[in-house]
Amino acid sequence: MSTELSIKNYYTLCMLACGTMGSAVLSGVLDSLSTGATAASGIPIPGKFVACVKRQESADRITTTYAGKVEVALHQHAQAVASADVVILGCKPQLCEEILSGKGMKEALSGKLLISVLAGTTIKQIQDIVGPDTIVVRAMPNTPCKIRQGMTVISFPTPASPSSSTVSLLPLTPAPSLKPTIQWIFSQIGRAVFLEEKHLDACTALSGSGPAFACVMLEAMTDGGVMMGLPFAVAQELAAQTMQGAARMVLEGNHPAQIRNSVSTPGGCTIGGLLVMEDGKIRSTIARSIQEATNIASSLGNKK
Ligand SMILES: NC(=O)C1=CN([C@@H]2O[C@H](COP(=O)(O)OP(=O)(O)OC[C@H]3O[C@@H](n4cnc5c(N)ncnc54)[C@H](OP(=O)(O)O)[C@@H]3O)[C@@H](O)[C@H]2O)C=CC1
Ligand SMILES: O=C(O)[C@@H]1CCC=N1
Repeated sequence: MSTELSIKNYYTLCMLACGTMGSAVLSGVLDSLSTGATAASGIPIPGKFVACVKRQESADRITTTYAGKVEVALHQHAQAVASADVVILGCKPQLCEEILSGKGMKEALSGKLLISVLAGTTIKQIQDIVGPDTIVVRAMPNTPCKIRQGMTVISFPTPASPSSSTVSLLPLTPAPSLKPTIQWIFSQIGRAVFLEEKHLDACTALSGSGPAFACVMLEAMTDGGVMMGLPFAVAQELAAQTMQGAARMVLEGNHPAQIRNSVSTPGGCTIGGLLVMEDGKIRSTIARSIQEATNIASSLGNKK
């Protein structure tokens, strides 16, 4: 087997388990293609899509949602994987082993690129199931990928140092040319960064779970507005747009402390509200939530 895996243009992308996260990635990529996204300087892009699910109702949902642009496989998932060039694994971590060791799956995955979005499941755990002939990469996207406002962190396997006795068992190492191919997928649906795998549990908590944490803050701000007499829909719009605006200012290079200061008039209402937040230990509560979620994420790959 060559150590260079080359992906052809208009390749087939298979979503092996296509639930919330798989559909978010699929929707974002399809939307980007329908709005004219093309490959830059020879980076291959997907041209055909297959989605594997378990239940008929999920198959029907995918057929209806994507209006025939996605082929659905309810059974014979190995066959669907065999027809693909790149596979995104999107099942719950506890189903990983069952799905990847299904009949014919190892052979179907041989010589393919497998991108796992599973929380807490290491490249090594997956590589041990699929064997050395599959290139395994991890990605941690989040649900805003669905509207192409996602955040994805991608980790490549660390190259193993070959020793003469084990060289034939070493997994395929991703060729540098695969990076742009993977980056293309996730940068179509938001921001994408590469980080070492040791950081992925923290990223799972911060950006993977993050939309849930952000929505608690958003709901709480909305509640406050409603309490003070604003109609719910108005309060929610104000909260969401304000969070988006502040976040965009940070992404454009402003420091959050500077934004906070510039809003806080001496003796004004903002500093009054901020002190109540500090009394409620909001910072340590949120930071500790990320800590707890990271710890839980790190154990998800070991659950059966
Ligand atoms: N949800 C999120 O925000 C994020 C999730 N993740 C990770 O993504 C992964 C999936 O999570 P999520 O999308 O929320 O989960 P879902 O439950 O929404 O999706 C799981 C999918 O797996 C399918 N499935 C179940 N059994 C099989 C099988 N035997 N063969 C093929 N497909 C099967 C289900 O099919 P069916 O629909 O027919 O039941 C379903 O479509 C998890 O590992 C999670 O850690 C990562 C980042 C964020
Ligand atoms: O809660 C979970 O386990 C998954 C991983 C990141 C977001 N949702």
